[in-house]
Amino acid sequence: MVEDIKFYEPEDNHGFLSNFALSPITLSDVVWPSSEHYYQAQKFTDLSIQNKILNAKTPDEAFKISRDFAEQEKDDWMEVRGAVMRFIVFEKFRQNTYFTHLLVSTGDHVLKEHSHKDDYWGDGGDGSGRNELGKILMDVREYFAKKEPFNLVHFVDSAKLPTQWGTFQMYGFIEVKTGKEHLALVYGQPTSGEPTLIRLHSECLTGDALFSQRCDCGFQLARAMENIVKKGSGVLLYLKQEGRGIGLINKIRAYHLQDEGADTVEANERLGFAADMRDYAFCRGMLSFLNIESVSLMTNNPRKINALTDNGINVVERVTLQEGNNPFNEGYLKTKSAKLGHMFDAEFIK
Ligand SMILES: Nc1nc(O)c(N)c(N[C@@H]2O[C@H](COP(=O)(O)O)[C@@H](O)[C@H]2O)n1
Ligand SMILES: [Zn+2]
Repeated sequence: MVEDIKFYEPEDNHGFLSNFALSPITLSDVVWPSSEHYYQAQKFTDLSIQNKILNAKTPDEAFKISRDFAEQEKDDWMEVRGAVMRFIVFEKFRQNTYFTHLLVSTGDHVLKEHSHKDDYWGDGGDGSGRNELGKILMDVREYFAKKEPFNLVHFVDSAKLPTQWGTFQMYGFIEVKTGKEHLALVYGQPTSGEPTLIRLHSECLTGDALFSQRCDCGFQLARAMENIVKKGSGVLLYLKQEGRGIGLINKIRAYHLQDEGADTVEANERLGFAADMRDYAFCRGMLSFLNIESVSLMTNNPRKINALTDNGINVVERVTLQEGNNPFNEGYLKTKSAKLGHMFDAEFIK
């Protein structure tokens, strides 16, 4: 059974659902600090009261000022309050996309404002209330859940990841289309407005975890994480697309064919796959969650640059990542250059 999500205080779990959560909303050049500020102000036609509420330091204060002037409430307030609430809650999420990602990630859980003080907007504390705010939130969620980038991945949870280079914050996502689990490792605080140093790293169990020298993946992963820490901030997306998207077992089959003389592209094709089956469209959802719009991309792979650009991410710069060439991956790197277009210096693959 899917459990209800109950929210109330903005600082608690799922507190972003509360109207008391700070979430600036701009309407006709006026910035309302929270949906609560806007909602309370709409009770009055008197502009001086509206302004007092607009300038209240906190949503609690906005609420209190509105109570102080209760006698001057508009006559038709009870008839229009539903529409006012629906409008401002929609705007809150339209304008604060991090919150929209969180809202959509609540999936199909019932959302309940768990308030013992309110049995109209909330559930009355004992579940007998109408939960009108919860209903509006679920309608807004349904609307955004169908829209890009919110329909690409769902954020699940986040935790610290201490590594030999530094402590990253690890975010877990589920790709909506495939159900695959992807990670974002964030180091430091990427500065908004500046390109973020990023790497899209496709899973390679053999290279990343088992020290294989058949490829360059593990070496690139280590260097990318080191580069991010040295720079002070950046993001590594760890993508569950083992074997260029054919999976681990098929990659072993491809390696077997390579042991018998095929190159990496021929091996994939003999197994009935395209040379590269990866799709990066969902990365836009992860980057949008992290509020990243422009990037310095660590890669040698032109497909990754094109994939991000095609999905609306501004690739300001490519940072080469030529690592781990050795006698076991010489042929593999040459084929990546000749057949997959990887951009290597001649020196690196000679
Ligand atoms: N299908 C397949 N055949 C090989 O011979 C391989 N070495 C791999 N490795 C996979 O390639 C991805 C990394 O490639 P990029 O450097 O990002 O272009 C990763 O998914 C490896 O598992 N796959
Ligand atoms: Zn690899």
